[in-house]
Amino acid sequence: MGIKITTTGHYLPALKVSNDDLTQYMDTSHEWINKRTGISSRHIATNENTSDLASEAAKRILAKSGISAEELDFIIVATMTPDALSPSTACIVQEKIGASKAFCFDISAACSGFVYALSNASHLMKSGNYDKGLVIGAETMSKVINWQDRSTAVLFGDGAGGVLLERTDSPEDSFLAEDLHADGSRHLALVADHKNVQNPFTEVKETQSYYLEMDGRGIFDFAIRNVPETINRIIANSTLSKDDVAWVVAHQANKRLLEAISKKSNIPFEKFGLNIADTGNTSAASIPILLDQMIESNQIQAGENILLTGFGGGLTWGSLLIKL
Ligand SMILES: O=C(O)C1CCN(c2ccc(-c3cc(CO)ccc3Cl)cn2)CC1
Repeated sequence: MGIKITTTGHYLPALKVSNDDLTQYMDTSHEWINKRTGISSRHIATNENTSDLASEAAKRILAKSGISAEELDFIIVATMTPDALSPSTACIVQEKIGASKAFCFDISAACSGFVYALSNASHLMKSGNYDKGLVIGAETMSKVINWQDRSTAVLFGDGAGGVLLERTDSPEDSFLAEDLHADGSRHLALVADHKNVQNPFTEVKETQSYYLEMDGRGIFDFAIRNVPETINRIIANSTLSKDDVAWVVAHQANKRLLEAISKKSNIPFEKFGLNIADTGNTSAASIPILLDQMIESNQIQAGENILLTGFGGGLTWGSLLIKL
């Protein structure tokens, strides 16, 4: 009885904001943004929160799969921009889609969140206790960005994507290998919505910055070093060779970075899925959005070996080798 990724889906908010649109709000240019990042536009939520984006992606996955929400055993949402500290965004999604049987929780691993969540879901399924589960990556990065800070405001976008896991009668399994890591010693490299303890018993502290703060150079250099390592390690720990990997579906943080990772990992750039031009960096949502777009456009074919790799705040990074 194999655990298969049977269905994918994604959702992007209707509003598309181009680089030129941003020049109305900050001192930047399409040329600077596009040359340095590969981004041309991004989708920005105006009247939807993370749970709304996640629910729309979930509804699209269920509609494609033909299974009903009531059949779901669990819902996991990977996000660094939850609607609230409590309840989890996954619980709000449960209510919005009517998955009354599902247990629900969020995973916080920034841009590695979807890979962390999908790994955890595969082990839940391998326990034998569950037959159907949704894993969603969803972000409203636009609510944690400082729109006065052009160094970060131009990089991020909003969106959601996900997959349905099902136990099938075939012995074939979608999960071939995994490789997950974190380096908490560098947790300050990317911080969003940090909250100090403040109560009648604490001395008054200066007001905290709510906005996303990022050591861009530091994260960029970390990714160039650590992502090729996880790609090489996961392939070495599998029965596959690099030639057996049909596609690399990597976190869409920066096009120049992906070109550098392609060179260092000796995997042709043609094998790297790429949609950052139209989405920007959607953190935990980037991998499932791209995965669904590549399947829907028939770039990815059934039976191919796909390498998913995420990296970002925490610092966290990790890869999964899957067969669809
Ligand atoms: O001046 C330039 O060229 C700038 C230099 C800084 N840049 C960066 C820096 C870091 C990231 C990034 C972010 C995350 C969080 O999801 C994860 C992984 C990465 Cl590598 C993306 N862009 C943009 C171009």
